[in-house]
Amino acid sequence: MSEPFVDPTPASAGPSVILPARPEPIRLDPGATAVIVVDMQNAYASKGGYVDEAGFDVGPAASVIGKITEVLDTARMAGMPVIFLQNGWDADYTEAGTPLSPNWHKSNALKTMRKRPELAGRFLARGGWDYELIEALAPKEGDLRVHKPRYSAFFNSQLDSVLRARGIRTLVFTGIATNVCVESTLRDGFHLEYFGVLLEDATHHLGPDFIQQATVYNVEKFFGWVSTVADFRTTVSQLPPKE
Ligand SMILES: NC(=O)N/C=C\C(=O)O
Repeated sequence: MSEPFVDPTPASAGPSVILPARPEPIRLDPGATAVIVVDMQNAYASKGGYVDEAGFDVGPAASVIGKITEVLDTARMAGMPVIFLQNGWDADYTEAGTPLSPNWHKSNALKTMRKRPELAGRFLARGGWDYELIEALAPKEGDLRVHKPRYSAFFNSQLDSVLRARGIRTLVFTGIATNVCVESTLRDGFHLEYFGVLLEDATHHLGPDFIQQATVYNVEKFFGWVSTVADFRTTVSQLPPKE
């Protein structure tokens, strides 16, 4: 028999809501839930950024910007922390690794810059335009930013400490790319005992459309819960606004 809903924080007595989700609803406690915005940087969502220059279609990324804005406005009203992840490396690319790192070989940003030396130093370097969050999703007061040098935000970053220091148990995922940094972080969160919720229409993939469906399937079946922006907004806006 399936549970009526999953409860990540059974001991908490404060106001909470039950988010409709697949494979079952999940209780969201605003004090123990954070919204994670994955890599909404010029690199991944703007023309002339890394993904565009590397030959991926960046156009559809725009479709999730408005959806993410809705999620963030709703979360902030309810007092849920918003955490922006930013992918990249230092300006000298020391953090990107060496030929002894798989990242050096697999990163399409590094590969594109090696292939086209006129682009050297342009992609995902802290301090540069490509690394910056897109203007439409500029962080607001109280939001947090976490730098990450690999696809999973749980490696070589402050994310786990930032979450544990705030008692966060549930992570609501938005951003790009569903099948790379979103899925990597949600999976590693699962192994660290975080409850991951994917808002399927607030994430966008890199690659053919079936890959979005593959991640949604993986999350629903194995790693977490899948919900939508409309369900998040309708449910979370029932919480009392934060003073
Ligand atoms: N943010 C991401 O999912 N990034 C995917 C690929 C890359 O950073 O090269």
